[in-house]
Amino acid sequence: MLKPGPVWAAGTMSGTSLDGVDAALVLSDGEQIFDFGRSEYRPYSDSERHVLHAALGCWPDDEGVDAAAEVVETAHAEILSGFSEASLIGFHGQTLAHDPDGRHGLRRTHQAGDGSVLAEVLGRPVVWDFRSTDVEMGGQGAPLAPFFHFACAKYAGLTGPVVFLNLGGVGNVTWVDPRQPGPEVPGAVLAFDTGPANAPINDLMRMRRKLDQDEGGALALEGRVDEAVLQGFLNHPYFLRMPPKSLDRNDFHDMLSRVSELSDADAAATLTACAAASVVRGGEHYPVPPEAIYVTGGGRLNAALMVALQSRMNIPVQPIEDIGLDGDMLEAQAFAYLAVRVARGLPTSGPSTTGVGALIGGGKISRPG
Ligand SMILES: Nc1ncnc2c1ncn2[C@@H]1O[C@H](COP(=O)(O)OP(=O)(O)OP(=O)(O)O)[C@@H](O)[C@H]1O
Ligand SMILES: CC(=O)N[C@H]1[C@@H]2OC[C@@H](O2)[C@@H](O)[C@@H]1O[C@H](C)C(=O)O
Repeated sequence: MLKPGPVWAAGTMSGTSLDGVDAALVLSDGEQIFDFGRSEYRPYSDSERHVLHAALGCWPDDEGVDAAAEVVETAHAEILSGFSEASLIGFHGQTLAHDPDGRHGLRRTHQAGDGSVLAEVLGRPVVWDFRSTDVEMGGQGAPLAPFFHFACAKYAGLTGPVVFLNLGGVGNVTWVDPRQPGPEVPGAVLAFDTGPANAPINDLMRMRRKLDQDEGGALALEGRVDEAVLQGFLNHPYFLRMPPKSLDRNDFHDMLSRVSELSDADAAATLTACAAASVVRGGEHYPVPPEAIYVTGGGRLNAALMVALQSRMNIPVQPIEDIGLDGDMLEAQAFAYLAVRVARGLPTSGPSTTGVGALIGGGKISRPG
């Protein structure tokens, strides 16, 4: 068992954009955040990314999964070997497939990478497979960052309800009331995935311009939003579902065909408006209006997306740096914090975050032999 008091844990995230691995240190006792430490980013090479892309949608027994797991384990072993000050590792792995509602068969979620292999290589305990138990118990298995977002709101000294918005490949929000004593208390957090965020914009840029992303949102800023496409997108049944709810990267696979008739700039503007509008639609579910929205993830660097959000909302939409947090590393930090919670036997999700029936602690702990 973990010694009492705060410990330094290193968390990692390999997100749905498949760009690379983030790793970051957090000093925590699993409840409070005492400090944030250094962080690092290790990009995937083109060939590694190709292997991961090819394995998207795969389940553990499918062909191609072993190669993807090896890429994930190798990249994580490399980046984590530099974090010798961490006594505990929180290893998220790479989500390849996520079907918590069993729409394609079994209800399940799949993060590639074996934490027991990393525990051996690193010689330290590794907490991993954070999402499976939640799904097995009837939850969505995502988002899992909300309990960490609650601790962040306390760390930042916030005093009223706010929203943390992560704009990664997929968007997700956590509505947080930091006046509550802890994240497990009813009314402290409400979380769900909002819709596609950067993934369709990236896919468009790759297909039409051979670029990885719409840098700064420059192309979208040149274009005009096609209102008919936007309205059609908002008719998707996902937006009628009550939270908790979560998405697979491929759930909105038809986004590019929706904009196929538009110019590059209009298509970028329209996909950007779709991402922003889906976040706004999500606002219907907040128990109490938030005082501000703090944006984390790569999408906060897309000016077109930030402008589209602010123009649709009457509360401040600010990058999370404005409250002293690191928008590039928040997800990696989340899995460091959650690793400490798992090691201490504290819950990592509950009815208001993943929809699981009761508070549960997910995650396996693998120790070096
Ligand atoms: N300077 C920038 N201009 C425009 N977009 C950017 C910029 N920097 C990052 N992005 C967008 O953010 C994405 C990366 O975001 P992030 O790292 O938060 O995603 P992720 O963690 O992989 O995804 P998820 O949170 O869904 O798992 C990039 O793929 C790109 O679309
Ligand atoms: C299944 C899965 O990996 N989901 C990710 C993904 O990326 C963003 C969004 O979709 C969120 O639900 C989740 O990640 C964050 C870190 C979470 O669990 O809170």
